[in-house]
Amino acid sequence: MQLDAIGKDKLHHLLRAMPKAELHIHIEGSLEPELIFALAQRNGVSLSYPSVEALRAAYAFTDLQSFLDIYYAGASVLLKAQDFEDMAMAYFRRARADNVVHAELFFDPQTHTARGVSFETVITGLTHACARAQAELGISSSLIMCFLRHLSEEEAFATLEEAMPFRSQIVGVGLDSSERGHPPEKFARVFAKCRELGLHLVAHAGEEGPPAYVWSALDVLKVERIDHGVRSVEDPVLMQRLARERVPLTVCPLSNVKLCVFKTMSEHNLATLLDQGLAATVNSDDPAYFGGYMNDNFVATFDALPQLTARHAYQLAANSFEASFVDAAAKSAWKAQLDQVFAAA
Ligand code: HPA
Ligand SMILES: [Zn+2]
Repeated sequence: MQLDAIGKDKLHHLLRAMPKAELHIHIEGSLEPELIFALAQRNGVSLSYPSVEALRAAYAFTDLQSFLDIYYAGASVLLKAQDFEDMAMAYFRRARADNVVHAELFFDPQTHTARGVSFETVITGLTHACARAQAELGISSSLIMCFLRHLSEEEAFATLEEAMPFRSQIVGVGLDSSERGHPPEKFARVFAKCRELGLHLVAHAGEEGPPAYVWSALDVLKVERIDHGVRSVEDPVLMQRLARERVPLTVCPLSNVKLCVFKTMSEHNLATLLDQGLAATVNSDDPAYFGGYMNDNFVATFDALPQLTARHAYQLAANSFEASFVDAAAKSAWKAQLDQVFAAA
């Protein structure tokens, strides 16, 4: 099959229909304004926005921090296990519609424990949703606990301690929140401890922060995947290493444009990353805030970057399975499904 010659309509069909894994989704970032208002009412939480429309109108971000301020405020309506379950089920239904067959969900326990919501409440709700996603929607999933990098390493250690009774419910740990001024090496010891515990390791790096943060995420934290990593293109030696070692990058195109990492989608470097041999994937990051779920990200990126063809679409889906934290049998089953969809095109 000549994948580079496939026309636009068929390409759109393939982008939507192909099975894919989502590896970079903050579950708190899937909280749609309508659900924020419904949960606020259910829980008697008062919001500083008068309506769904007013809240949505505030989603005009200038950088990562301007987004995080609103994102943490939105999460304040989550109080009970049922709230976390409802939030995650709403995400899984959207993911199913986009032919996501596997999702690895980030969650931010410190955003909730700081408000007096217990770790157990958070993990109970999310774990229930993951079980229901498999039973009701056929989506497999796992949970990655993120440490907030604007807080101290000591606080990260305390969070890890709280997580220990639920170790079996967590596949790995990540690092998110305000990147600039909070380099990966700030968390060297807590990541070393997580590594000893057999947890998978990932970290946000090179979203707003410099390539040096990608180097230290790899060499100091010893992460297996880089979340975002788009600023790696500024460092050719780093690019060679990422390509040689096939380090997965979980790229989030709509997020990058909304947070002004790129001025427009046509300036996005996804095609460069792929063409230089990096194991890039496409993900939604915080879909309720950035204007779209998985397929919206794929379609917006391919529409803006004409050099991306069906060959890249196939590569992105294959990369998402290869980069996931599942066993080889699951990876090859999804890869076979992917091959089927492309063979039928
Ligand atoms: O894109 C992000 N970057 C850093 N922290 C985050 N927390 C939610 N989304 C993000
Ligand atoms: Zn993110």
